[in-house]
Amino acid sequence: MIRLENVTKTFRGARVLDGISLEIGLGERIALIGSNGAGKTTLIRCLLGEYVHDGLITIDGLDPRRERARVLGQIGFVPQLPPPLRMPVGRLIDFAASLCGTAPGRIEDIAERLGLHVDAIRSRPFVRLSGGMKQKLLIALALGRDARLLFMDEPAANLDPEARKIFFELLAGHADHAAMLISSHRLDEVASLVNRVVEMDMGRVVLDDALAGSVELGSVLACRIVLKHFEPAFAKTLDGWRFAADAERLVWRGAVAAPDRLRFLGAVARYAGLLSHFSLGEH
Ligand SMILES: Nc1ncnc2c1ncn2[C@@H]1O[C@H](COP(=O)(O)OP(=O)(O)OP(=O)(O)O)[C@@H](O)[C@H]1O
Repeated sequence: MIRLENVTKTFRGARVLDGISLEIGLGERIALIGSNGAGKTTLIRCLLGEYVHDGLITIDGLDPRRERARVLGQIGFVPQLPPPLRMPVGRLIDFAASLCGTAPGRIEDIAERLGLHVDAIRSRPFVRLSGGMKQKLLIALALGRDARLLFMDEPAANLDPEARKIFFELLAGHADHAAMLISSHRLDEVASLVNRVVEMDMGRVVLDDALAGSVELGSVLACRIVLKHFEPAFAKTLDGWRFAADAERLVWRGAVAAPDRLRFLGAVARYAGLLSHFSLGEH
């Protein structure tokens, strides 16, 4: 579906992509990881047809530079940095919907599911939304259409756990009939979302591996935690994950989206000394 052969990109003599060859098929969910400046965003921008480069890129046999409109018609893209658009939210949704042949209502439904109430912000310029609101709207614009390819640059970074859970469910709805490329600095942020990891360093692919034991995107794990004593900071963390406690605030129960489990375990690990019981598993 996506094919890169020996793709090289230089900016003013500096080689930013250095002979990248990759094949990506339908149903693949790839974590594109690597440190700052490794070339992840540049690679995605090449796939979007934004840069001239050496080597070959085809998406379903099409060259993204020469047949840009057709290629972009298949791609849902969530950028790392929200564009500084002054357009009011309502007009932006209508505009994006008409460009990619979808119904504005479909985009709005997804935004609502993520907890963004479009009616309340319809006339507000996009640029005036909070970071999390922008992220939710950009995700709704990318997922509210029939995209066969989803490119996402740190897509869930600004979302609260509840919105992340919905986001994973939405991705699950696209998993079988799309290929996804999810870029991140940290593998633990995206590990449970993907079934393949591609790591870049200084413009090269240094690791390309299938991930065993990848979880169902839409599944949810039940968690029960018993504390030795009450600790306000930990209670605040668990409140943030929408956990409920008993009257003494010692026994906590909640649900964790399976793709979020590493992130959750990371948050809990800081308080490991407080735990007298911890269980996390399928309902
Ligand atoms: N338009 C540009 N002009 C000049 N240099 C650029 C341009 N875009 C990116 N670069 C350079 O290319 C290198 C790779 O940048 P890129 O944004 O692709 O990395 P990245 O892996 O996405 O990093 P990050 O995780 O920090 O977003 C960096 O050294 C960057 O300075």
